[in-house]
Amino acid sequence: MSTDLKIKVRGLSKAFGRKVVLNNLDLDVQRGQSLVVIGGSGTGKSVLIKCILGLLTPDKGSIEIDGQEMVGASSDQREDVMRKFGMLFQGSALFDSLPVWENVAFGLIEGRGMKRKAAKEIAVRKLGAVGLGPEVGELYPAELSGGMQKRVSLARAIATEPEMIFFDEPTTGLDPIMSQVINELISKCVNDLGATALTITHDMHSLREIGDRAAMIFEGRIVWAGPASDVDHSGNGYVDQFVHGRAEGPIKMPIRPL
Ligand SMILES: Nc1ncnc2c1ncn2[C@@H]1O[C@H](COP(=O)(O)OP(=O)(O)OP(=O)(O)O)[C@@H](O)[C@H]1O
Repeated sequence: MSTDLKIKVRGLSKAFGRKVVLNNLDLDVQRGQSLVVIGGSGTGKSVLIKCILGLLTPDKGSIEIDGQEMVGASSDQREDVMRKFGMLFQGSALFDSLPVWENVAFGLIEGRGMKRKAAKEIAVRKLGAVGLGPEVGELYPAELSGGMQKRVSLARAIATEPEMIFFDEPTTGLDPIMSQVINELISKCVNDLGATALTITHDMHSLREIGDRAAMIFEGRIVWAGPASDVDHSGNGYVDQFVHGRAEGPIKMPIRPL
């Protein structure tokens, strides 16, 4: 039985034309844990998350969420599962035409059919939880800094109090202080909600701050998985090279001489 597993991925493969991105990938996400997936640019981290979210259809393999097979599931079954999810997209992905509070309340109004007034109250509370006052709720996304947009996106991700939250490069493009604010907020939100979290990042500091477990993806597979606290002494050549940012090692960059 896999009841302690929130997500169980087996033999997942995905290619675009002749380009193989995921190659027989296995991944476990334990219920209530925060798993951070690291890996170089273009190694398939976003494709993995998109397959789990059902935004991309894998060529092969199985994705179980709460023991339920998602590959080939009906759209009704999929929608039921999606309701359990919150998502912080890379680049925040806020709706420019909606004020901030409505961005945060979107899943409550559109997904849950909540009345606007009640949804706004929750949105303002969630904005408060990420350190933004009610006046920010009346602004439009274009009026916010990048760090504020990330916080709004985080408030939106937690607004429906999801069982599972996905974070796609939550600190990319932020200064070190704002990155730390976001990392702390992610840990707090995940802990307060008792949620399961799956984060993809290049940010080693973020990994150490928010991860219970870590997994490294390379050439379409998970090449190492273990406690996040082990990444600095994993004994794995790929992880070691990545963590220390070395140009030399088993990961070769396809760069030609000048
Ligand atoms: N819809 C698509 N059509 C064709 N190729 C795609 C598509 N989506 C992703 N790819 C390719 O799959 C590979 C993996 O992309 P992905 O976005 O998952 O990388 P990543 O690990 O998230 O990278 P980064 O850290 O740079 O965001 C890339 O080579 C990309 O060009």
